[in-house]
Amino acid sequence: MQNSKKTIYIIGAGAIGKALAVFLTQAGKKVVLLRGHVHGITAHVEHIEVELRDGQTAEADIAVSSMDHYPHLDGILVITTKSYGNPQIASFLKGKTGNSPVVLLQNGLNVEAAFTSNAFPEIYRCVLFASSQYTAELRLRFMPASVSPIGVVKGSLENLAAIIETLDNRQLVFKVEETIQPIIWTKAIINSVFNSICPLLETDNGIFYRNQDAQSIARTIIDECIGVAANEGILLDADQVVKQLLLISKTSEGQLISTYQDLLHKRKTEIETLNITIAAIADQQHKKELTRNTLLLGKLIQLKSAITMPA
Ligand SMILES: NC(=O)C1=CN([C@@H]2O[C@H](COP(=O)(O)OP(=O)(O)OC[C@H]3O[C@@H](n4cnc5c(N)ncnc54)[C@H](OP(=O)(O)O)[C@@H]3O)[C@@H](O)[C@H]2O)C=CC1
Ligand SMILES: CC(C)(CO)C(=O)C(=O)O
Repeated sequence: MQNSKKTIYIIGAGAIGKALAVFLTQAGKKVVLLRGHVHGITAHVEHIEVELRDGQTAEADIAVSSMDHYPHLDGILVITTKSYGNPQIASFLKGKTGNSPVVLLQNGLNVEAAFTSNAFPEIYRCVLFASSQYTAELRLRFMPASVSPIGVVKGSLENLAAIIETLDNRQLVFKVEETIQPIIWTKAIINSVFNSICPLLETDNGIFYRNQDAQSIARTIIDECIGVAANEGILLDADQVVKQLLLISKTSEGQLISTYQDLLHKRKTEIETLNITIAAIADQQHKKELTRNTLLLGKLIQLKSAITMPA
């Protein structure tokens, strides 16, 4: 089947999954939105609206269902769930997806592990440079910062180019990235800053762009984390990482980082794949002292989460 005719199964009906479903439907693609952690729902249509930066609204009717309705999924699988759901999703989908490629649109380090260890034939990793937030149950506000690169975890650049053509839309723009690991690390470091500091200060993403003191704490975390990345053979420039952080801060001013949204809604956060994982990697490198502040911020988020979550 030609890639452009393939069904795109978006798994995870959250802020990113719903916005992408609208953009792809508007671009004329065949889209099914599948719930990430809910099974047995009645297939139905939802009218979803997305507020865009220019004051326009993108909207579409989206077919919503759950994975258990599909004994076989043949198409492109785009995973937009929270990454801690990956082990359950990978084991549920194992053996049901044939040669369908899996594209992960998630934050964090090593989030693809559940799919690689379950031998999915093609796995691609997207680093999202966009922000999406609910403003009502079926309404979102979407703000792109820049193009979102996708790289190969397992597969080929040729197949990736065809996948990106299928995912082509005007709002959430993707590009092929030959060397994705430095970008995955850069974004994980940026998220380790945003996803800890913003919820602790109970403020929006614009804080680093607005406030010099917040920016200087961000720099401390970035310096720590790029030391860990360097020990893994990933060489990053701290000034460049700060520049990207400030661009995201400016372009998503007013938006709340996903971890802050999770805490407000008493949901589990993804901090384990950010500060906590980077600190664990430093520990494996016998360089625990490198991530003292990064780990402390991660632990404060874990504590805030434990205090706010219902027992
Ligand atoms: N929102 C944003 O601005 C950005 C988000 N990201 C990343 O994109 C990914 C999706 O984020 P976002 O859409 O904001 O998240 P949301 O919390 O809005 O939605 C995530 C979806 O994950 C699913 N989910 C939650 N818990 C589990 C679980 N235990 N098992 C399986 N699935 C689960 C749910 O799917 P369902 O309801 O269908 O069951 C939920 O709707 C995350 O990795 C996030 O870090 C990256 C950049 C920006
Ligand atoms: C930093 C940001 C806004 C960039 O996409 C993000 O990753 C998030 O909201 O989770």
